[in-house]
Amino acid sequence: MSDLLRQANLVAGDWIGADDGGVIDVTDPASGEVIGQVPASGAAETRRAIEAAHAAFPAYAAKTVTERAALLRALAAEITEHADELARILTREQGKPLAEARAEVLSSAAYVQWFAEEARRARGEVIPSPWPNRRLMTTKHPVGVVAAITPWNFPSSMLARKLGPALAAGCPVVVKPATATPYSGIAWGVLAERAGFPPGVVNILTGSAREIGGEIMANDKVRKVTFTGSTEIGRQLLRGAADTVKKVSMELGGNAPFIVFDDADLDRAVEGAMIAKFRNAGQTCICSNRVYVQAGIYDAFVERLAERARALKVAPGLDEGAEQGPMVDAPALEKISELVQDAVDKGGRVLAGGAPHDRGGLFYAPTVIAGATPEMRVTQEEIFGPVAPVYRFETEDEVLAMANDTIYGLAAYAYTRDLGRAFRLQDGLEYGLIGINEVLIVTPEIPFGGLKQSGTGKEGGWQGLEDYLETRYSCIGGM
Ligand SMILES: NC(=O)c1ccc[n+]([C@@H]2O[C@H](COP(=O)([O-])OP(=O)(O)OC[C@H]3O[C@@H](n4cnc5c(N)ncnc54)[C@H](O)[C@@H]3O)[C@@H](O)[C@H]2O)c1
Ligand SMILES: O=C[C@H](O)CS(=O)(=O)O
Repeated sequence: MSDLLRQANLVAGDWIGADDGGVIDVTDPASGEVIGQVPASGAAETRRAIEAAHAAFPAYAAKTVTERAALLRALAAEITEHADELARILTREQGKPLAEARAEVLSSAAYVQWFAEEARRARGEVIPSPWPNRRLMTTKHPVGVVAAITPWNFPSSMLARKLGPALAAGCPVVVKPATATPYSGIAWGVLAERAGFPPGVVNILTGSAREIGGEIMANDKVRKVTFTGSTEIGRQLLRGAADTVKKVSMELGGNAPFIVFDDADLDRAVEGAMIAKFRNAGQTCICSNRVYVQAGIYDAFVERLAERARALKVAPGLDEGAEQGPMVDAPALEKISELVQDAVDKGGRVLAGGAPHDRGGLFYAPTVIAGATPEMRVTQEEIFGPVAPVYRFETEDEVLAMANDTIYGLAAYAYTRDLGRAFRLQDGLEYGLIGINEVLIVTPEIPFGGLKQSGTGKEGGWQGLEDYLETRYSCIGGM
């Protein structure tokens, strides 16, 4: 077994089990096999982790930006050096194809490298004084102990987008990875130690989300919570943060429209739809959830999309050439089946898939449904699975109104060769991330984050570091 596959939590520089010895099974969603156990830690272990982070904060914050940047570069190097091992761990616990897992791990290293560089750009300012003999200035300071709670669908890169800026800013971190995919986060603890981060700066806890989360939200020593997950849980944490006025970053659910106009490059649009829909078996926050196709190109598009969906290789992620893995667990598979049945009951026509895959287990067949309508559950609910409902539209105004008719505002995509329309969509689509003729649009250089009920805060870009810093103003007189 890989040394990175630890069955322990990292608290104050020690690898520990749960105080009561409790453990949680971790299963491989492709086979249902138990691949290991992790501690079922709770409030007491969480309190110790927060105390350790709090104790480590002054010395870590006192490190120079070049010292912190060097530690982050060392961590990025460790991740890159162990990319294959980390990818296999990720695929075993989450199920995605190995190629996608490796891409996620390398993206994680890129985010850490980005924030190693950003660490040296946290600048205050001198403000021109309206009064004589006074100097007005701002300075930047780390917010303090950060709690990071991450989802199961990208267990490595979602952590990178939190650990990177937090450690760059000078903040120690208490991490709670998703219960279904704990090993990627634990492996980060091993690599952070090897990179040289002092004890207590990086703490990794697994166990009851409610117990660990409860301590995190109630403990005043935690000054910021950065959460990636569902909008429902995000709402709960936002309410909890109010009691101790914590800073928050919320990366929440999505419901991305994917719009194809008559003038689009059809090949490019079909290719983009395949990636935007079926990456990670549709289990990404920025997956296209609703596919809107203009009437003139509708029949050609749905046929081409269905043909491509039927051809996808559905297999365990470690299999050579696997293109779509399993759903993460049985409830997820159940929900997908319910959403498809609802669409069919409301008049949808299944052109590809439409049922669990012949492989059985947690595999669902890549699905394309024509004749989708606003009354279907898939229109307002985050599908989070390999199902593409395709809606027909006539005009630009009509599709813009439909595209924006959701509580979410994370990602949106459109295919058109009309430049004026592209600018109108850039202004008209109420989404934090917009791809025009492109779907692979995420990189460390950009501010990733949603509008409306898809969250608050940005991860990546120069904005990413700001969320972990506080600005203090000083006025110096008597000169
Ligand atoms: N916006 C983004 O960047 C982004 C990225 C990835 C996933 N997501 C969203 O995440 C969701 C899928 O991930 P998920 O199923 O892990 O989401 P989830 O909300 O069920 O869980 C997310 C994390 O929160 C923890 N959690 C659950 N209840 C908690 C509580 N009461 N207190 C503290 N922690 C708690 C879970 O254990 C997990 O670690 C989807 O909605 C997806 O859109 C968003
Ligand atoms: O699930 C959400 C992730 O943010 C997808 S991506 O890594 O940004 O493409």
